[in-house]
Amino acid sequence: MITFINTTDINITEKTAVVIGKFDGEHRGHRKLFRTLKKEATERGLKTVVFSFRILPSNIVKNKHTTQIFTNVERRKKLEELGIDYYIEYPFNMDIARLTGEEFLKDILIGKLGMAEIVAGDDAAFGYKKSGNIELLNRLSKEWGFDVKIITKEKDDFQNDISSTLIRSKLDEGDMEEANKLLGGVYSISGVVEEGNKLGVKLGFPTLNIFPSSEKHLPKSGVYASRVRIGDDDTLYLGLTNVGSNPSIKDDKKDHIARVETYLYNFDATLYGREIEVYLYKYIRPEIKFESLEALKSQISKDKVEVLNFLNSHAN
Ligand SMILES: Cc1cc2nc3c(=O)[nH]c(=O)nc-3n(C[C@H](O)[C@H](O)[C@H](O)COP(=O)(O)O)c2cc1C
Ligand SMILES: Nc1ncnc2c1ncn2[C@@H]1O[C@H](COP(=O)(O)OP(=O)(O)OP(=O)(O)O)[C@@H](O)[C@H]1O
Repeated sequence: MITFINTTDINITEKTAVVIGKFDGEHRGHRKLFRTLKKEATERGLKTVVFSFRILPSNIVKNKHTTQIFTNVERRKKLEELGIDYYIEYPFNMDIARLTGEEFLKDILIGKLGMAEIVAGDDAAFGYKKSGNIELLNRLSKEWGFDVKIITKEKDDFQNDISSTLIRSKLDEGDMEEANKLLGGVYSISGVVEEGNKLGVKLGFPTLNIFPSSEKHLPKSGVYASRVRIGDDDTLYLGLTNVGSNPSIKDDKKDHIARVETYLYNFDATLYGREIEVYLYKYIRPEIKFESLEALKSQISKDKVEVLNFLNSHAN
């Protein structure tokens, strides 16, 4: 996969089939779109392009602070596995936001990406104030000579369109089963293992701490059944994960910073500096401010049994 990250300096000379969007979460709907993209490209001898933005456009246009289900780094890794030819993470600012749908098509998609076909969901909207839509695509396709392929959107069991927004709301509720169902995969958080307060060992529950970047959309704080990948290894270790800020412990250095810490069953090794990926399967309970370390320890012992039972009865 050839990538263009945060640059407008792009000149693809081959003819391409293109999809555009933020593709946050790479959910089942996005993957339906990618399958169509690859099929169309193969049939017509085109290269595939996923055109995305560096940040969520609505954060600039609507001044929002929406965080991402998967960070850009996490998303790139997932796209690598799908066999896309070109991946673009275009910069986004008000100048780009002001391009009309027509300008965006002409200057960027056709001008820079060599677009011969666009594949989109049936609600396609792009350019200033969503001036680009299916009607415009159909009109200009005849004039400018590109093809348009529109697909119906993938729905959930209640006939709602699957969307990044819907999945974020499931994460906020701690509904991992539904979030994972909509994703068509398991939500995960990756990061490098860092030192904590070293209190975990004293408690009898040594943990792997990661401190996700502020762009990451974390689920509801609390305790989760998890599995953990270490580096690129295929093995998944069983885990008990707390997402939150450890309100029972006073930590002057990293107070109030969201952290993800995981106790691994049957694993004993120091992993500081190693990259891990923590997959979350089920929310067990909220994070609690305990009055004593003994009370915290006793609760984690109960969590340990409950989570192990769950993991043993639920496959990956
Ligand atoms: C399964 C699990 C559940 C936890 N639940 C809570 C909790 O409810 N409230 C809390 O303040 N801390 C909770 N913690 C965080 C502990 O306070 C933390 O593991 C301990 O302070 C060790 O931190 P350290 O790795 O920085 O040494 C939990 C940790 C784990 C592994
Ligand atoms: N459920 C879906 N089924 C098929 N295609 C989809 C689905 N959701 C989005 N798409 C398509 O994927 C492309 C990128 O969509 P984008 O990531 O911007 O939307 P989204 O997942 O609906 O996110 P948001 O909740 O932010 O609107 C668009 O062409 C869109 O039509």
